[in-house]
Amino acid sequence: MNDVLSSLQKVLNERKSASPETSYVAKLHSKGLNKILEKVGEEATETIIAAKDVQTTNDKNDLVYETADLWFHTMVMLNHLDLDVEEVLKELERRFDLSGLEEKANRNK
Ligand SMILES: N=c1c2ncn([C@@H]3O[C@H](COP(=O)(O)OP(=O)(O)OP(=O)(O)O)[C@@H](O)[C@H]3O)c2ncn1[C@@H]1O[C@H](COP(=O)(O)O)[C@@H](O)[C@H]1O
Repeated sequence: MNDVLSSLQKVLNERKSASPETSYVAKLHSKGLNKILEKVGEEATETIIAAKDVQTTNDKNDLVYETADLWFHTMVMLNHLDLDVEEVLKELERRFDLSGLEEKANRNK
């Protein structure tokens, strides 16, 4: 797994049982799934707005920042439901492997 995602995943696992007073992640868990989903929705909207803004400003910094917020909150959502980012990466890898096989099959037609 990617080093940054792997290290962040470890911290998120630890923060699940941390104090909501000292940890933003623990605070989200203590507020529950609906609050986490609200944040995912909010960050998804902010990401879409930042992507649209690239067309007029040509500045991609906000889009990178908002996408990081979205990925982060999505990881908290998965963690809240006892899943982690590795499951998603495995699924992407599976699809990638499948598409590789399809490509080969098409080439041999
Ligand atoms: N990657 C992040 C990260 N990205 C974004 N955020 C937080 O996500 C929030 C972004 O949402 P908003 O801008 O809406 O902020 P807000 O107004 O404070 O949020 P709400 O009150 O609306 O819920 C900010 O508070 C950011 O600080 C993050 N908070 C933590 N991390 C990572 O998670 C680790 C654990 O964090 P703690 O749980 O705080 O120790 C940290 O070491 C970081 O690596």
